[in-house]
Amino acid sequence: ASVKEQLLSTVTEPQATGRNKITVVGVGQVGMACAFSILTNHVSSDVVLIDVMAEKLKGEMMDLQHGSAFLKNARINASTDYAASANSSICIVTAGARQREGETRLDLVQRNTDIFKGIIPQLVKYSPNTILLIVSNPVDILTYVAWKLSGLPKNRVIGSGTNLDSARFRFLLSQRLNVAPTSCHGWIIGEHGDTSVPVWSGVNVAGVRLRDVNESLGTDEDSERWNELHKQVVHSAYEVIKLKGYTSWAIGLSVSNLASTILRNSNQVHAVSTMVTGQHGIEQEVFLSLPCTLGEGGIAYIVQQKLTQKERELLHKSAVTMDQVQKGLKF
Ligand SMILES: NC(=O)c1ccc[n+]([C@@H]2O[C@H](COP(=O)([O-])OP(=O)(O)OC[C@H]3O[C@@H](n4cnc5c(N)ncnc54)[C@H](O)[C@@H]3O)[C@@H](O)[C@H]2O)c1
Ligand SMILES: O=C1N[C@](c2ccsc2)(c2cccc(Nc3ccc(F)cc3)n2)CC(O)=C1Sc1ccccc1Cl
Repeated sequence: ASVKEQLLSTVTEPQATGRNKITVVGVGQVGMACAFSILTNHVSSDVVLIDVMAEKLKGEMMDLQHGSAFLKNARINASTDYAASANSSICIVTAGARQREGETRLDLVQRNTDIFKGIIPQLVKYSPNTILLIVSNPVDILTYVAWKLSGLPKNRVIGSGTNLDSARFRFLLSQRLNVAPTSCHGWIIGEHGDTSVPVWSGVNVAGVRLRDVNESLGTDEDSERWNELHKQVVHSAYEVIKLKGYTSWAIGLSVSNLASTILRNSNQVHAVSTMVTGQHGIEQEVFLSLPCTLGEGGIAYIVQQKLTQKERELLHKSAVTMDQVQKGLKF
């Protein structure tokens, strides 16, 4: 008998896959920040990395494995073969091409759509019950592309959307008020990035709405220029790119937080990109961020915020633009 057979009396063979397995596709700056945050926050004990760059993939896997003893014995694996992602509860997609000099957004979207054609069907083939969490940009359009390519129900295809935008907004608010970011509440919705929509009526600390304190808050008439906070959310994204060339830690932490809510089935509310057809009078088949409850079935509820006419108009403007881009895509 082998040493193992002499050492271990089998009651039942260990399960091949736990219930908290997460696959991360794309081991670039964002993908590795997601994986590292998930592991160090003990969100999952079973992480699989997938990429097309075989050597980088193996290097990142080995480097994380060497830390396993400090990661509550999490299992870390990697492969260019999607079979390794089988039975993942969540598949996080950060794969994508970077915008080339002078490339239009539509060119980039088509290139990333073509990349998704090789990723999404494979993920669903091996994990038909998975929840897709899309991070690649332009994230709202690529979440739509993932939904179309996957054939999954809309509750199981989620975009990180304005989750990072809202996190940056709450940080900036906390800096201005000298109150902890977890106690500064504010929701940025709509299209991720330059054209996101801050819902000023909801910005509050302990339920005290800043707009009740200063009714011009967020408008151009506001002498304290609180609307600068949202402009700074956009500006800081460009500033980080200028300073370090990419973003990673905040997006990694925010994605890890989303994964934790899903796996714990806690129904916490997060601003994430979801199918918004029918919400706030939107008719197009587009994905935009709204406050959603998340659990192990993905998105359960969408919080029905009271929006101003201006806020609705901004959402509708994004819906029209995205719908036009989506109509120009070749699937
Ligand atoms: N949603 C957000 O808030 C947010 C924030 C930051 C970055 N992003 C986006 O995340 C994406 C990744 O950013 P990054 O800085 O990590 O880029 P990166 O170039 O460092 O990494 C991209 C990775 O994708 C891999 N890849 C390319 N084609 C692939 C394929 N067919 N299959 C598997 N893997 C493939 C590449 O090999 C590379 O490792 C970008 O689209 C970026 O815009 C989104
Ligand atoms: O923090 C970022 N960094 C990125 C980035 C990361 C690596 S290279 C660029 C960024 C920063 C600035 C602009 C920008 N624009 C963009 C638009 C469409 C695309 F398909 C890809 C990128 N993207 C990617 C991205 O989405 C973010 S969040 C972000 C961006 C713009 C405005 C507000 C926010 Cl909260």
